[in-house]
Amino acid sequence: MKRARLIYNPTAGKEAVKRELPFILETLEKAGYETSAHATTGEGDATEEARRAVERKHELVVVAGGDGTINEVINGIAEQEYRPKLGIIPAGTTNDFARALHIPRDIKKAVEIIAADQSMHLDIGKVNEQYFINIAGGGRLTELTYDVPIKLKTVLGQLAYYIKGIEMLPSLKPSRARIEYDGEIIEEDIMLFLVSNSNSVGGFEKLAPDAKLNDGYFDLLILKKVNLAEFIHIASLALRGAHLNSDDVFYARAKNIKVTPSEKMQINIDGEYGGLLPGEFSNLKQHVEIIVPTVFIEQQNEN
Ligand SMILES: Nc1ncnc2c1ncn2[C@@H]1O[C@H](COP(=O)(O)OP(=O)(O)OP(=O)(O)O)[C@@H](O)[C@H]1O
Repeated sequence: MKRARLIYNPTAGKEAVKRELPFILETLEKAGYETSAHATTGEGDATEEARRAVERKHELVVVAGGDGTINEVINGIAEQEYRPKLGIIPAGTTNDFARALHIPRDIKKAVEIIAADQSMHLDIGKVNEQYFINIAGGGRLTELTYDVPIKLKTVLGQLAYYIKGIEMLPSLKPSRARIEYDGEIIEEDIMLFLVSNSNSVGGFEKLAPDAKLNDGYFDLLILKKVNLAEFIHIASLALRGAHLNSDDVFYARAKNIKVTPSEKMQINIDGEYGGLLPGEFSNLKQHVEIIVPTVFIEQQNEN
């Protein structure tokens, strides 16, 4: 009999997974899986638990939580030869990855999609020794995501990032960086660079409008040195996906990207601190098999 392992973060979002646990387990059982569950206990636990599921050769790992928990599970399986299929139940504060896959926020609907079992092999990113699903980047601007206090984040969700971002704007400084991408080189004073895997990032759903999740390419976005007024203008363009035509934005599609800053610069991986640059970003094409809704499959095949 096929075995499914549910890995859920009991603290994610508004703790909704706990309430729906009986429904989730029952639906997976009905879909033909012998199902067991593990509640994560803290940072890194989802990675450990995903590794255990790999060792036990579970056919399916269902992750219920936010982007942080999904990222941890991906980090547990990415390096392994045997990689179980993944199902995703979005239950966090930020669910950018699930949004990019058109997986509904409603837990019951998300589980039914998993039971329907249509999957695709999707790309993930790797930088140095860590894996990411949505985005990695650097520059002072990206460092604001972990300056947001957890309490504020829980109460305000995405809005917390914007409030913090606006507070920080006057102190933004450019940094010099050398960026090599698929054999090309750009050296610039930059405000930030982003290496995007999915097209749904921090509420900006049109940031990388052409990003596809199974083509083996990242979208590389670089915001060059700008003043405050120019920055606000570009941010407003980005909200409607009109920023790529701006002279202050550099955009390219690339499989491999190497970033070497002239001064200290942190790496941000899926919204969390991920060590210091230099960094080599590589796209692992169709590396994980993920259960997705029909609408996502149609969309990927269309473009
Ligand atoms: N039992 C636990 N208690 C406290 N923290 C936990 C627990 N289990 C996991 N965590 C941590 O919570 C982090 C964030 O969780 P997750 O991404 O699932 O949801 P979230 O905090 O609601 O939303 P976000 O998507 O904004 O991160 C995880 O990366 C993990 O380190």
